[in-house]
Amino acid sequence: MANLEPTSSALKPVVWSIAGSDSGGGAGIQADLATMNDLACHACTVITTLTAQSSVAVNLVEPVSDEMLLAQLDTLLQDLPPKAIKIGLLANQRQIDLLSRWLALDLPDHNKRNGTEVAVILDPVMIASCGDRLDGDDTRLDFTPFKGLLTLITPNALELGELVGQTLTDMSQYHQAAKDLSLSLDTNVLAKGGDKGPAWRSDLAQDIFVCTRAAACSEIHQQASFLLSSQRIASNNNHGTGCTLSSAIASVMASGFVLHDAIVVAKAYVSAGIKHSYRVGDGPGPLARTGWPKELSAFPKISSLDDGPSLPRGIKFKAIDERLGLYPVVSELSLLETLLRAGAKTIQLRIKDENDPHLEDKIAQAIVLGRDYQAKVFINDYWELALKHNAYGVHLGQEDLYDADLKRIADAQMALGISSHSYFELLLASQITPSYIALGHIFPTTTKEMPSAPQGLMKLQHYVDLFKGHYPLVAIGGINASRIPKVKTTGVDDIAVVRALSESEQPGATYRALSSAWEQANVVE
Ligand SMILES: Cc1ncc(COP(=O)(O)OP(=O)(O)O)c(N)n1
Ligand SMILES: Cc1ncsc1CCOP(=O)(O)O
Ligand SMILES: [Mg+2]
Repeated sequence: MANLEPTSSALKPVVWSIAGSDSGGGAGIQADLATMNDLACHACTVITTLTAQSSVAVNLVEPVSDEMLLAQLDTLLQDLPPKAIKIGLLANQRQIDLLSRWLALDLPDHNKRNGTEVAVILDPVMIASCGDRLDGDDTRLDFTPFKGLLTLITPNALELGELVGQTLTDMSQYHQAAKDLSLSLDTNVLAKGGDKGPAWRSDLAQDIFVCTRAAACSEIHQQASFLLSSQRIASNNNHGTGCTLSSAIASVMASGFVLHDAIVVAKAYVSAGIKHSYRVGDGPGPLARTGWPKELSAFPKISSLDDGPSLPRGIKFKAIDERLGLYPVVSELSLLETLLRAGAKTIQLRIKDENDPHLEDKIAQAIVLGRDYQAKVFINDYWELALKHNAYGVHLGQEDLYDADLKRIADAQMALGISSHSYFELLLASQITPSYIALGHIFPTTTKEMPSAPQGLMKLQHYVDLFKGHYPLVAIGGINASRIPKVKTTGVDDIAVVRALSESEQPGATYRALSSAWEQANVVE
């Protein structure tokens, strides 16, 4: 065989759709292929079932043979192993048993040999949008063989009711059922509310996300339930909505994003798809394919469904009316003063030793120095001391937000910067309307142990595309002189650095050099 050079398309993440064919082209395998390709993945298909289907009826459902199902799985695994798998229609119990056994034995064996991990998203399809059943009429399918094998299951209200054997009439029952399902299948659950129509909220399409465990994600956003609310779009064109959502989640995870991000991006993708949907037959039409979502208004609002403190909305923090510039984050007062003397106009005091006997003194002095040099001094973590000494601003991490009195900070006219490590955290941060949002860590760092993986420039670019102009955006983590040009091309407003200055023998001179490199680098390379 010819030794082919890799092409750029060879770098596309491979995503599989294990699902049924919809001859009408709006749902199933056809919707999945369109979605995965639209989201810059390479789609492979494992067809479980043929359906003779249009936008108004399902006239015949014919499962493929066991041999054909397994042959497709094994053939693909040899040459086109997946980064993520979406599972849709399984026509009978036999298919569930075969596939779950394959997921339990063959896939892990492959993953172990190749050092890979595969996200598996199950959309438990039971009924087509025209109302006809797809999974056989007699006995209900038992999905328990998938216990422990899934990353996420995405039932709609009707499917969730069937899976837990209850009729679900209100949100609290719905949440409880999602938690029960999560426990019984040992997986994360996205319980979709769109098919409830306006019964719950006429203006919103609301889903419940029960997270039990997610890789590379901060602890506070695990073992938690969230309500994800999007504007309900008045349209009957909902054919293939669930297929599109689950295949979008698989595609976004295959592209390296954490589960929480895949869910919010996929939800925005579906909203845009419904907004631009079209009609072809007499029944509900299919969704449009509108590419990677870049409109902030398409993304859901996130709120917590757990007891305990929640994040306030609608308070406004001081708006920063000029660029932050190169933003040093320092732990020593002497370095802070050196950098102010070198011209830093924004700087942060970040002392991680809370038992430092001179903590309050240092904070007070940093704030006075800021005033002397007419610079914006942010205090990391210690919001009460920052308030007491009237600092320009406070920087808080996502977990810090729940302990801080954000209203007092806003009332004191102080600026607030918030850390973020994902789309999900960016959305949470933006709901608080802070003065700036930090995006990190972009490159590997030794300054701090991080639960998340380095974001890299591709993700930074996506975040900037979505949030630029809404908030000042600051990239942080592993940024040094050699990385400045690439970071600048993303269009991020400014950068924050720790070691690039703290490890320099001449931090004042290094500050000036880095600052002018940042100002002079081109946004477009
Ligand atoms: C500008 C900037 N970005 C991010 C951080 C990190 O803040 P946080 O997540 O609270 O972590 P700690 O710094 O407290 O360890 C920051 N300090 N500054
Ligand atoms: C505090 C913090 N938050 C995200 S990355 C980071 C440390 C960045 O340090 P460095 O610039 O030395 O990589
Ligand atoms: Mg902090």
